[in-house]
Amino acid sequence: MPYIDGLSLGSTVAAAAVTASVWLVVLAAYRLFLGPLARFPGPKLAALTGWYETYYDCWRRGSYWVEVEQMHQKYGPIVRISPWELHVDDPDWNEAYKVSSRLNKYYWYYRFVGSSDAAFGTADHDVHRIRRKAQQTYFTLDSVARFDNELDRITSKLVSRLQEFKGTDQPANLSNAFRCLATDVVTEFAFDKSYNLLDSPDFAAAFQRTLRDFPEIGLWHRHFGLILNILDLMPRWLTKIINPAGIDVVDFMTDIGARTDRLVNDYKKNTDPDERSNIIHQMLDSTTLPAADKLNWRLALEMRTLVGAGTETTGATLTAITYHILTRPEKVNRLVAEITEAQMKRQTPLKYQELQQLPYLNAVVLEGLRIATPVAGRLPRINTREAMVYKSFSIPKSTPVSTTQRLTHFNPSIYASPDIFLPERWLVSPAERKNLEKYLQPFGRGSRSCLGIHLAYSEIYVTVAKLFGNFKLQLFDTDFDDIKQVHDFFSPFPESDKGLRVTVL
Ligand code: HEM
Repeated sequence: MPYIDGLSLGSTVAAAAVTASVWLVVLAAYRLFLGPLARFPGPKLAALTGWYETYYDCWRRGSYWVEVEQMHQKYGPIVRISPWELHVDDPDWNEAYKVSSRLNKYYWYYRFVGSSDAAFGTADHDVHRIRRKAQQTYFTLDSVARFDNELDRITSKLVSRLQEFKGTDQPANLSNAFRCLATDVVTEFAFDKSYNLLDSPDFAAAFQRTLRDFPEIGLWHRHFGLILNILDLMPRWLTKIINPAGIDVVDFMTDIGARTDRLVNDYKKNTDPDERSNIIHQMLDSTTLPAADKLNWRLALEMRTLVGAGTETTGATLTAITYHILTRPEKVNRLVAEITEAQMKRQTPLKYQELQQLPYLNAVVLEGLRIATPVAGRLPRINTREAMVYKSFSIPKSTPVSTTQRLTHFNPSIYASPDIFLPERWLVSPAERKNLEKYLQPFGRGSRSCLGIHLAYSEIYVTVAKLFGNFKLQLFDTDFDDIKQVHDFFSPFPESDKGLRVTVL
């Protein structure tokens, strides 16, 4: 029987197969030999197909970073890691982060957060500037200093929770405790209401475990799309059946929406600008943020992103610092002696600004940020206006180019014996120290760098000081494998989810 204008089904299929094959051959030839990225070094398979990256990201669970490291070892400082993207491993190359270049983020890569309408996930440079500006005055050093008392209250709660473990054989899971603390801090700071996760008897263990699944789901969403949208639409009852532990996370996210609505209503009732004690009001006050960006759903998206940005990062840093210090008794002694001496001179709790002045603590924090490198993901940027240059290579405009902080933080020519936690490396002459600081970039670079940097630093200093100033801790059934990066789910994740556990002596 004729199928299409006289052609049989068999010949239609054959014609389609020939067309597809020709198209694939042309595409392969373009990607490998003819396209503008063909001259960049790298494995041919990665240049040929995006499935190469998908395989490592999805099936090998966020392990493309290991491949990318190996590509650099084999092919040099600039490599083509996919048909579309280049990656640079050169600590001195900053072109992709120059503020004046007005670069975009790479939409495809960042869609893993499912929030391209929040400042963090916004691809376009100009739109991002407006969204960030509406928030940034809320995150200044002064603003964080005004938060001192709240920070003291929340960190003291961690201390009193850990007192419960003192002298018992029961281990405390500090990985979970730190993430509870970070969530309580960021929610209190940003929307004037702490979620009090530190009150949870087991430091919200099930909640934290479920929360840790999301970045991995995000990776699948990056590659296949729709996944986060489907989860978003899933009714609560269905989530309850599929993943009962997930319900707490759903409720948490829903509550952030409800909290946003409440704050928007308060704003409408109260027009006194001195009463602004949360970031929602700050954004509503903005004269540059367009009306569409002041809608409740978008403000809630910013809130959820803040919680996401401020929790895992700070939690991972505190976990790394505590683990590494506890494996070296001489470092514990030195840190405790410095904190105790400073505290004895003061009747009230030491504040962030004072703690920053303690040389060893300061070195511990910097080294902790280096070795934790709490943002594991590469940070791709796109210059749509002109070509970027790397040495003899001209990078065609609109090409995504990324770098990975970990490669710089573990570069042995900058940080000798990079795998060793060595706060002492920071206690050197001012000139040497300046050089080390120049390459320490845990908070990112350029116009997209971390908005919460002062809040993060204050949390880390105050928590470490209180932890080691108040307790003698001992690692419990925890070794380096329990904290070391195996997966790049944008945040670094270890293989196991056991976490850092300690007994409180
Ligand atoms: C140790 C703790 C932290 C580290 C290492 C860290 C690191 C980073 C990095 C590297 C970026 C840039 C990511 C990119 O280029 O795609 C970033 C962005 C961001 N971080 Fe943090 N962060 C930390 C804590 C926080 C905290 C406590 C908050 C506060 C709520 C926060 C809020 C943000 C926001 C809003 C952005 C997006 C900024 C923008 O796009 O304009 N971060 N962070």
